Amino acid sequence: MDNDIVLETEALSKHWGGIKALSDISLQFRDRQLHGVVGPNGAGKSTLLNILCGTLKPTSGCIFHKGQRVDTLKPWKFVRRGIGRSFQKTNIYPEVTCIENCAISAQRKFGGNFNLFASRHSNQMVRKAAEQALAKVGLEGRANTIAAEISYGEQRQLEIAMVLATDPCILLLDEPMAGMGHEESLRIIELLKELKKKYCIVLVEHDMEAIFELSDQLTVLDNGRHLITGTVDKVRFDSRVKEAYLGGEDDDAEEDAA
Ligand SMILES: Nc1ncnc2c1ncn2[C@@H]1O[C@H](COP(=O)(O)OP(=O)(O)OP(=O)(O)O)[C@@H](O)[C@H]1O
Repeated sequence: MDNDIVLETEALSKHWGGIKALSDISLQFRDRQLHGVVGPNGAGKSTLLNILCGTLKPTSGCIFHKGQRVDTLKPWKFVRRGIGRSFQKTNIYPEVTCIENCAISAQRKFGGNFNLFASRHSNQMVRKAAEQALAKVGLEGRANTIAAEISYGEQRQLEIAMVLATDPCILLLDEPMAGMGHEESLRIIELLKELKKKYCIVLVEHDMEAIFELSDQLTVLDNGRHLITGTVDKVRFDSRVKEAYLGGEDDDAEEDAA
């Protein structure tokens, strides 16, 4: 077995009635690699992430984490196994501080009683994980700032910190650069370059410049189907990929120009 493979899907499908959000998707995600997932709107990218983190059950097919089948497990067991996920829309708790946001996340991994705020400061593990997560994304200076008061870009960084606070080995990131300005995107790109040295990252992102720069492997989905997986150079010049994105417009334009 290839020991670098930490997460694997086998013939994964998700159907809602007649809608085939995913059909027969078999992918392998490797440790310390960033695996980009792209595709036109409705291609099935978010559905894939939702299944990989256990919040959505596949209609058929399997997921293996480090060789063990996990798709039948409850979502919280995915978190316990180190499979962490961020969301397309900012998912922070705006009314509490940044460190408290991370502590709430860490609690999901390290457990504890349900009286979260009373137990927070006495829970060394949670506190340490929260501090370390904030430091990893460069927000340690914002620990005691209310989350609603930091910039939008910082809120997206905080969201990544909240995933890191669960002590993951796999990061599933859904459009972490959505809605960001150029400078803010660059900050996230640099952050992800650092993080991929330590984690397996599955990144869904519409910012193609970012995805090309970051991806070790790149998968293109189209209409729920797997189109291609390979290096950025292999994928970006593939004619099927151009077709999926441009629907043949490129060829027409070339013909018009001729
Ligand atoms: N809960 C649901 N019930 C029914 N259909 C759904 C549901 N969630 C997603 N779909 C459909 O499944 C397909 C894939 O959706 P998904 O959100 O995974 O695509 P996506 O690639 O993430 O799109 P986008 O880039 O626009 O976010 C779409 O046709 C969508 O309408």
